[in-house]
Amino acid sequence: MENQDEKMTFRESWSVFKFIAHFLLPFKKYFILAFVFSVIATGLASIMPFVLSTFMDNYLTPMKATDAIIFYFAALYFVLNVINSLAFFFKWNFLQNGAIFVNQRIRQAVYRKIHTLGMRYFDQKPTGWLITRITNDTDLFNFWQMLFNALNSLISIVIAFVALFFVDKQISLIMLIFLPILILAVLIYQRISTRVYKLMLKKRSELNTKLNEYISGMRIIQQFRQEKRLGAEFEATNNDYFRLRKRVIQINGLLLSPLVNFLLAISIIVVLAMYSARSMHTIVAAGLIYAFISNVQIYFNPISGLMDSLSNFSNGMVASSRIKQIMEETEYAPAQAQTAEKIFDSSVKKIEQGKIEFRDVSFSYDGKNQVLKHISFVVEPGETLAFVGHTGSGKSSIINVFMRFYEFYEGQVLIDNQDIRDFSKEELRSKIGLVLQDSFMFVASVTDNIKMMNKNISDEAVKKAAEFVQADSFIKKLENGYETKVIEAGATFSTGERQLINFARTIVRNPKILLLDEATANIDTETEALIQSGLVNMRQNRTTLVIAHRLSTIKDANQILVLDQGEIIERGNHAELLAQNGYYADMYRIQNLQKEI
Ligand SMILES: Nc1ncnc2c1ncn2[C@@H]1O[C@H](COP(=O)(O)OP(=O)(O)OP(=O)(O)O)[C@@H](O)[C@H]1O
Repeated sequence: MENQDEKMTFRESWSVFKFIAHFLLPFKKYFILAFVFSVIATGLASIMPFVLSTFMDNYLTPMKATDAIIFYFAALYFVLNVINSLAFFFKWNFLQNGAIFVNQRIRQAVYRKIHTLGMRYFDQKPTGWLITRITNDTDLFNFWQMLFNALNSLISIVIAFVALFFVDKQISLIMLIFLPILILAVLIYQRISTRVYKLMLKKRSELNTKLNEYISGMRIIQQFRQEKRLGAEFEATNNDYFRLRKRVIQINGLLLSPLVNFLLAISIIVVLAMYSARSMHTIVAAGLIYAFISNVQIYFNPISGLMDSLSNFSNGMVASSRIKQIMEETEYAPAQAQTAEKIFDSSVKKIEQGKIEFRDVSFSYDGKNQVLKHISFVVEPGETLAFVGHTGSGKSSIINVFMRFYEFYEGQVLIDNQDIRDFSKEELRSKIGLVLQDSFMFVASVTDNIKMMNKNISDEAVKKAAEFVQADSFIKKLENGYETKVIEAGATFSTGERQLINFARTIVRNPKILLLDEATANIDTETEALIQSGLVNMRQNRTTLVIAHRLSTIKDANQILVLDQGEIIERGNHAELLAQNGYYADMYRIQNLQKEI
């Protein structure tokens, strides 16, 4: 959305152009071939009227057309037509292929780039905005066609003018007068249409952002009966979009063809008037007038194409500059040591024990508000540490920092006494299992959701993992067992079932460290019991950090840290904290009271 209404400076345009060239150049072969075929097609279109005019003036009018001559001209016209059609086909084919290759490449590049960006970037950008960039903007990035059309139009004008000049120098020079008028029309059109078009693109992006929000937040919308209000909001944006589209259509309808056709009609009148004036003194061949007027049409026709490509050109520049912005974004995911090529390389750090240490870690999401303040703790291999505290006290932020979703700038995070940044991303992801409150499921079978498309994991291992976390009993009861298809984000599974599948997904990778965000949602007692025993199994021999919402589930934790506004205010095991009779003891009493009620 940014920059959309601003005018690009020449320097900006030039740098955007260089950025585009980087994507176009690998496919220049298509461009050149399309151009060659286009010149052939236009050249032939320009010559064909002369074949007819020669026939008309030299044979038809003087009544010299024999069967052989008719056949010869018919055959010649036919062959030229076939070649012209073939050239047109090849031009179109090379052009379209080149365009889709370029689009595919840029879309891939943007998608890859997005994966390198950190959570801070995604916190700021609405999903719909990003989707618009990857889908619509990469389509608008059709510079290929714009450039081609512009060049092609210019060549057509030149070829047609040469043909006119060849027929009649004097009248062709008069035709030149129309050129500045046409250029002026092009410029006026471009000015008006670009402004409206940009507004239309902005509305489309807004529409996508809103749609994305509505669909992902449908549950809340229905729960709070927001359908009417949001419906009206969506309608208003949609209506704005509709009005702007209509205006674009009106401007194109009014200015594109009618203006060019109007000038074409005037020029034909001028041509006919001049030939009429000449016919007073000398004989004017009708065929020649036909050939001349045909070429006048070829001379004018590309102008509307040129107008179109020029307006698309500036829209393409805006879209490209937004894509360029994404490609140049530096809000990267936190850096990790690179994965070494060789597994036996001794410099590649491995997580062996699973000891975790935070040394005086402070952290902020936005560089202003400190969300974690001087956090220090050590978790020995195989031990469990639980975080408790108010909502917003910083529990999830510790997990975010440890998972390297966000970069921290103060203190040290260590695994097995090594700085966390010294491990490769792959090592961290494979040795740390993260189980969030509500796990996302993909459109695939239950087995594939547990494997997460990792082909190295066997079906046998999937089953074992599911049995281990107590997920097996409910999966077996599904219509197609492990092969049951999961639809849209696992909407047909209960929260508890999704969590059990998530446990299996985590455990099948046999992580050394577990990060658990305990579910707060109400789960039926039977599933709850399954989840609790699944959790006990998972925690065996694994270092575990758990965000606890129900204190009853962490009584056996080796350490419990109580957080308040990003600070550790109490620490100890369950018995020690109760003995301290502080915040934790209060929380425990309240929760017990609630249970009794
Ligand atoms: N992505 C983010 N960008 C900016 N601020 C954030 C972000 N995520 C969380 N915060 C802020 O950081 C603070 C700590 O949030 P955090 O999610 O760590 O709390 P929590 O203890 O896990 O809460 P809960 O129990 O509700 O999950 C809160 O004030 C929250 O508003």
